[in-house]
Formats: sequence, C-alpha cells, structure tokens
Amino acid sequence: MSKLTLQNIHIRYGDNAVVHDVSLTVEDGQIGCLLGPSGCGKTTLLRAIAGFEPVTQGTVILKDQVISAPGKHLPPEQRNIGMVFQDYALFPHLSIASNITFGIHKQSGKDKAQRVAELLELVNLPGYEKRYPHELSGGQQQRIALARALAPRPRLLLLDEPFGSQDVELREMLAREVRDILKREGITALLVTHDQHEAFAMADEIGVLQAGRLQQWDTAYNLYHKPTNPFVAGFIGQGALIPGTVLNHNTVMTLIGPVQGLVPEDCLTESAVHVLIRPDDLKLVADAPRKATVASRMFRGAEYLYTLALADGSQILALAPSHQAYAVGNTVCFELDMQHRVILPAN
Ligand SMILES: Nc1ncnc2c1ncn2[C@@H]1O[C@H](COP(=O)(O)OP(=O)(O)OP(=O)(O)O)[C@@H](O)[C@H]1O
Repeated sequence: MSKLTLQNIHIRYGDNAVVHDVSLTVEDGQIGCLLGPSGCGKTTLLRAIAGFEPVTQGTVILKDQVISAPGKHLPPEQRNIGMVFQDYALFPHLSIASNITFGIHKQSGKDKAQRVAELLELVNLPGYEKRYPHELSGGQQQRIALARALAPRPRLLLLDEPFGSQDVELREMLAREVRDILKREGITALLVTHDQHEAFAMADEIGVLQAGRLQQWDTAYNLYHKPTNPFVAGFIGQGALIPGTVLNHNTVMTLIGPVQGLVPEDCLTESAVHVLIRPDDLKLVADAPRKATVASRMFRGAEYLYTLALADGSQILALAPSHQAYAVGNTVCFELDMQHRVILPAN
C-alpha cells in the first residue's frame, strides 16, 4: 500500500474553478477523509485522484509516482486504485463470488476462489459465494462492494459517500467495521462524506473543505477542540461563536463574562475576537449571576439541547439532563465550565 500526496491541486470545469490549492498527505496505511457541505468539491478531488478528471495545476503523487499533473495523466486503469461508491453497483445477475472476481479476471480459477474466500472472511461474510446481491441486506452488499474493490489488491482505496444509502444509525457502525477491515489489511484510503459522525468513526485524519478550499487537515479531536478558523469551528460539532474583546494574552471579555484561553498572537489588546462556546462549556444551575432565556430546546433522550438567548440577542447552546427540564421562555442561570479554549480573530 502507498502514501498519497496532493500538492497544490487546482481543478476547473471550463471557466468554473471548483478546487483551489489543495495540499494534503495520507500516510501509508492511514485513512484520510474529505468532509464538507454539498458542492464543495469532494467528489471532484476524488475523481481527479482516480484519474477521471485532469488537474489544472498541482501534482498527485502515489507512492513516489506522479500520477496527475498538468501535461501528465496516468490513465485510470493503470493507477491500480480501488473505488467504492454509495450505490455499490453490484451486478444483480452475478453471484457474490463473480461480483468479487470481476476485476481479477487474469487469475486462475483456483487463485480466484482462494481470494474470494479470503475476502469474504475479511468482510465477515464467509460462505456467501453462491448467493446473489438481492439476498443480502444493504450493509452486507456494501461489504461485498468493498471486497470487490480490494480483490485486485489496489495501491489506494477511494470511498465516495459509501454509507450514504444506509440508515443513519447503521452508518456509524458500518464505518467502524470498514475501518477495522482496512486497518487489518493495512490499506491506505481516502473517504469522502458530508457526515461528520461517519468521518469521526472511520478516519485517522480529516480535511474540512469549503467552496473548494481545504480549511484544516487534522485529527477529529483537533478539529473539534482546536479549530483554526470560524468555518471549521461552526461546521464541526455544535457551538456558537460569541463576540469578545481581548483584555490580555490570556483573557477575553465577552457578554457572559471573562473567558480564559490562549489569545492568538496576532490579536492585540482591545481587538475584536470570537470565542467558541460549545454546549458542554455551560452548566445550568439553580442560581448564578449569569442568566439567559430558553429560546428552544430539543429532546435528546438523556439530555435536552437548549438554545439560550443572551441579553443582546445572540445565542448559545447548553446541554442539561432531561429530568431537569426548562420550558421555552424560562429564564435560566448558568455557570461557565470551559472545556474548550478556542479564541479566533473576528475577521
Ligand atoms: N462534470 C461537471 N461539470 C461542471 N461542473 C461540475 C461537474 N461536476 C461537478 N461540478 C460542479 O463542481 C462543484 C463541486 O462538485 P462536487 O461534485 O465535487 O461536490 P461535492 O462536494 O462532492 O458535493 P456532494 O456532496 O453534493 O456530492 C459543484 O459546484 C458542481 O456543480
């Protein structure tokens, strides 16, 4: 398996530039993910890596080999890259064994049968050789699609919204299962999704894309706890950015009082900043000087997620046990119990 490197990739469709200066590395045996809203260019990047779109500028390198660059384009069939799509596209009239061996027709019958048995074992469906796709659940069919993509021992596996057609509850579980399979095989992979739970469940590193630009390439933990810009702070997890003014290198004054945290070096005293407040940074209590009004609430089983309106109309989120319920319109008191210390420049 192989390391994947994208260096300063730009991609256009005619006059329309859709990917701007994207650079990233997925190390050998690691699982990377491109995460972002619809239309941000995720599939376009994946198609460029697979060789279905040329790059306008930049270089795609797979295991020390330049496979795409302006004026250089290795055809998709020579890249040895496997792909898994949302609709898994198994051939309905072929058995599971024939579906899996579809891409390895050069091997002998005995080698193929051995590879099929090995892959069915790997995806936890041993003995399914003679079945047909319609006899399998959606999740099982997706695992067969994975086995088919792995059959020719690709250098890299690309997965485009692979669990998009599954129930939300199933997706995270499948993502975990597929991660375990890829890790067992030591496969380098790049996943594309707009579902952050899927990304968290599967990837070692995640890139957040917005309008064709990579905003941050990092671990799930860092994206949540250390976002480097307002887009990532708002896109990953839940929370609100509230305005503040820098008091000193370690303190920002906000509407809900002073917040301690490392102020970015380029934010001078008295300059305007934003402070990220996640729902778990707030504790609702019986009495405290800080007050807000319940604007709305959502039942989450063990907890309610409250949207609270502050005096100036800005909103923050808070989690509280559901047995301790507050109605919409109620005034609540809260304390700050800052788990996150994210302060970002205001512009
Ligand atoms: N073949 C094409 N010709 C012209 N424009 C295209 C083509 N394919 C995609 N686009 C445009 O490029 C942009 C990026 O599309 P892309 O499919 O890469 O987004 P995406 O992030 O994968 O979205 P989604 O999550 O909805 O699949 C969009 O504005 C889209 O309309």
